[in-house]
Amino acid sequence: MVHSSRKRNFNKKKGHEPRENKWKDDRDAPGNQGYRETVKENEKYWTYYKEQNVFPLEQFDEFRAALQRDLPVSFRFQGCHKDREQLIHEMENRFFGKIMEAGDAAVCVPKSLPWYKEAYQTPMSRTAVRSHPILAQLHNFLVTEAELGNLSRQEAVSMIPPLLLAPTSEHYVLDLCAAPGSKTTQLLEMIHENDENPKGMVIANDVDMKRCYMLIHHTLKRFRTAACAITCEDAARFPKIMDKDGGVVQFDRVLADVICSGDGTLRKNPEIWKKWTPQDGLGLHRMQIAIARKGAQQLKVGGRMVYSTCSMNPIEDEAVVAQLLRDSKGSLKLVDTSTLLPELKRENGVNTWKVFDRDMKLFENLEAVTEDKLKKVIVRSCFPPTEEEAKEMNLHYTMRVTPHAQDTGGFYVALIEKVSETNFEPSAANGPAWKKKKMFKDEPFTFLKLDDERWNDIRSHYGVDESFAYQNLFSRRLETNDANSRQLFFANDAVKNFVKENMTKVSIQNAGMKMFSRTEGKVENTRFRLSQKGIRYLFKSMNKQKVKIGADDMLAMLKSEENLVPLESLVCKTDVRQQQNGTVVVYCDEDEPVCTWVGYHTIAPYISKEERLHLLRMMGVDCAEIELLMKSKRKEKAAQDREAAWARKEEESKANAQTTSEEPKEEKMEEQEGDVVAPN
Ligand SMILES: C[S@@+](CC[C@H](N)C(=O)[O-])C[C@H]1O[C@@H](n2cnc3c(N)ncnc32)[C@H](O)[C@@H]1O
Repeated sequence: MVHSSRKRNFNKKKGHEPRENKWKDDRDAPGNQGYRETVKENEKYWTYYKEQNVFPLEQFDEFRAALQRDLPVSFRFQGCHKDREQLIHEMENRFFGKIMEAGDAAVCVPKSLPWYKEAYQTPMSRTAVRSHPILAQLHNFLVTEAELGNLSRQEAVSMIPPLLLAPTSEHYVLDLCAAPGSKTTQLLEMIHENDENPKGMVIANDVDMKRCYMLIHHTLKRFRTAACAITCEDAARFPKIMDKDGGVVQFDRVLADVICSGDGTLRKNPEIWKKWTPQDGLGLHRMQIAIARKGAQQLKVGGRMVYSTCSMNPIEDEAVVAQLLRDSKGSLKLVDTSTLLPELKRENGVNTWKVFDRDMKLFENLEAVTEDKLKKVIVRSCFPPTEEEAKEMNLHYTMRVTPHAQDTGGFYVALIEKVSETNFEPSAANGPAWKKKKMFKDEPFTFLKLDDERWNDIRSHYGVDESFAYQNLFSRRLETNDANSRQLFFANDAVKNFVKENMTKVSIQNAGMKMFSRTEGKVENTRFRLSQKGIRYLFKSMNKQKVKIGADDMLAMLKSEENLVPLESLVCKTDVRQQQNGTVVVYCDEDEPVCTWVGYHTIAPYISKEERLHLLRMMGVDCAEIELLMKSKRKEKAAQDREAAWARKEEESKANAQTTSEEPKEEKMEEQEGDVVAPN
């Protein structure tokens, strides 16, 4: 019997992927010892997949064995990062040779994915990292670069949908079920790939408010962009988006990476072994159709949508796509994916499948479903199309990735093109409405007006010329007390228009990025300090408060253990002193400007430790010692966070115990289902 090493299920919701891009959370790492063991068997699951014919039956043993093995770790260097090649080079040069020399089977060199060369896969486990110093160094390197958003940990198969959508910098993209956001980040990278300031945008939506916060804090914190907004809506009822001329905005690309049973994620979510039944897929089928229909409606003619799930179950996959095509009456067609990503091993989608209930009772057709309760979940669209329909639909154009083909999770993807306007009839398919919890009222967005006093202050201090769109700066305050706002954010035109025209009817949680924060100190001459994130958008329009410095000065500043570096010790002191105190941007290379804070006698880089480390790496400095120091600090912090999380949990359970019996039962259940972040 095969077991997995897991301690507890941190209250994961069905169909939710766990937090991604998290190198620090090693709990997920394969080989992690000391946790309660999971039995990796489920007879219903095996029988179900033997019957479905979604891969050749002679591969069944391989399929089963792959699912029972731990999933390798995979990570991806960010597509748009100009340092990408250099980072890959550094990783390969610094670590790969030494890992090979170690010659231990457990110490494996990460291999680039044959179908995505910037992404790597490795069976690196926590135990291996602990016992091999060179792996520990590689791990440190990956942690800091992930922290900065220069690479992200993401399951290999989850990288497929954005690759098939291939958005460009002009595209408007809607990601309907976006949290925790690994695909959102990938989409954002792609629209920034050839343009630092893309005209397009990504609207990332999730119905679950807590998961929207994850999206904001774990994803956008790492990716600096003015081209993204986050909304909290039921995707099946996503409102029409209006443009500034009163027209309806339609999207070039839509991603419907819907909620699913997650039965392709068994290798990383072992709790599924115990509870999986065919009912999991049946229960979500109608909701999945409703989300796919809404996605298709939001698409412009000629636009493309990906429908994807991390389930291999045809009821959640082909059956949903078939119903969408049926409902569209020819306005949607499948794009043949068999020639895309040629190195990716996949199975073609199928035209037939079998419908089982929770107890593995087989139903040949809808008429065989007699029980009232069952009639609600086993609906007509669960059954395969007729032969005639199948000929029109081309379900074989869709793809299913099986775990044993390339040592990944299981996944399904359909690429759909809108060929003419959809005119869906109202349908019973629209699963139940998501019960929205009462949350805080969304904060308003107030954009700066001409002659805003704050802008005059910023413009004269930084010498900003007319190339900068100051009208795209905004605060999250009501207009009446906007003048007191502490922070100013920046959005590109697309996001600005989306926010302005739709903020009263769409629940917009976040837009653009923070650019200025107000300060109350004594040394500065403007109240607004520029953030490192903001430089990308402001640098070229700035004519004051920026100084070109030599590499020695830059190195001295970045390497200094003290945050405040005496100006006297730097060659650039005269040039820096000619600037006003406060934010001064220094640069050796125009592409890597660094925000600093200049006082009367000192200068301090105003960037994170990880950012410093990254810049040093890019300047060719060996950072092994600094990495080690940061690692021990991270460990200390992780221990503190863990304690705080447990204390919070205890408080919560005390509070729950005190909840009165008058509280509606459903509400309580929703609370319990909330995403509890696993303490590190
Ligand atoms: C499979 S996960 C999405 C993973 C995500 N695309 C990524 O790559 O990180 C499904 C997400 O759908 C969300 N969800 C579930 N029902 C939804 C609905 N009706 N509308 C919008 N989002 C929904 C869940 O909260 C969950 O975050």
